[in-house]
Amino acid sequence: MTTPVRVALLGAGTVGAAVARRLVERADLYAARVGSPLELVGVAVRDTSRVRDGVDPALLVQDAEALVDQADVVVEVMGGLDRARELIERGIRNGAQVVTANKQLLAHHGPALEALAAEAGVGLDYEAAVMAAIPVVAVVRDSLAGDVVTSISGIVNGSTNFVLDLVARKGVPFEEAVRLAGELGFLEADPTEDLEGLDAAAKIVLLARAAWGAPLTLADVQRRGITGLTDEDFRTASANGKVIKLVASAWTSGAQDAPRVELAVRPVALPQDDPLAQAREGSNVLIVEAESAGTLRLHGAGAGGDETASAVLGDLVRAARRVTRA
Ligand SMILES: NC(=O)C1=CN([C@@H]2O[C@H](COP(=O)(O)OP(=O)(O)OC[C@H]3O[C@@H](n4cnc5c(N)ncnc54)[C@H](OP(=O)(O)O)[C@@H]3O)[C@@H](O)[C@H]2O)C=CC1
Ligand SMILES: N[C@@H](CC=O)C(=O)O
Repeated sequence: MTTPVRVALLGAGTVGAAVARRLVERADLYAARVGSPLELVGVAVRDTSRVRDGVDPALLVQDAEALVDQADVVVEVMGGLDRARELIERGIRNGAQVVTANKQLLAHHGPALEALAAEAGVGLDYEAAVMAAIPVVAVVRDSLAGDVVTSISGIVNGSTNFVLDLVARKGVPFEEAVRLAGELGFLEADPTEDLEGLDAAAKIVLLARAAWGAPLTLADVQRRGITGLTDEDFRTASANGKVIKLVASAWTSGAQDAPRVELAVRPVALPQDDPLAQAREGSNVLIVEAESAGTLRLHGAGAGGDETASAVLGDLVRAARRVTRA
């Protein structure tokens, strides 16, 4: 076997702990797929004294800089903006490949980070940042690179879908449904990002950038979350045979050679048989319309530790292959 690929994991919460566990359980599988073993050299957290199920306590460190400096691949699943950005930039400047699930960081600083990565000749992969387990970034950016995407719409936030679904179908009180979404690891560290539509806004920005290459920011999104919904809204929707979903949309308008991209996140009352209304609990659905491909529909788990780890680990395997082939 060749030299191990050294992996630094930043974060051991819902997603990071799942990634760490799978790296142990599937060590042989990943070694075969990469052509070299993946060596988890450490896991940066804030509190090294806390036991994390399935994560070797000896790997937990607070000195994230020292950890990043040892890595061939940096996997950032800690969330937040400034600290995550510093550490990712450090990794890139060191020549490490970077994998991140951090959609807010990418929505705010993605173009600058991608430019830095391109300059350093390393990859910056982020499939897990948009719709967790569902491979949508690769589909929109790469698989459809020979087509013309005309619109994207979907349920792109798992926790709000879980809340809306439980309220509508099971009569669970709104606050109780939010609490349950937190217990399942669906909510962001700051749940208002989910409930006010900021998480969905970041995801639609990333998808629209991937589809149209346009310099879009969070400020371009017309955004409304679900906290303003009332019992009356749910009763009216139900009486009319509808279901309320938080829908994220991106579409083009204006001249074909210089299209303007419009972005929105808002609660919409959909007919029960609408494809977006089919998303249950923490699942997500994305509908992509493209000139030649027609209508594509992607459906699956939009949040959760193991589900998100699936996408992170896919990016990690790809990043590690780049290391071994360099
Ligand atoms: N949960 C999900 O379903 C999904 C999450 N994501 C994204 O993945 C990322 C992680 O999410 P999730 O696992 O849910 O978050 P958690 O809050 O569960 O975990 C965050 C982890 O990062 C560590 N951490 C946070 N800040 C620092 C810091 N300044 N220095 C060192 N360690 C730090 C925490 O340490 P400690 O444990 O000691 O507090 C914790 O281990 C976020 O960007 C999120 O948006 C993406 C898709 C789905
Ligand atoms: N908080 C997010 C987690 C996955 O991205 C969500 O609810 O979708």
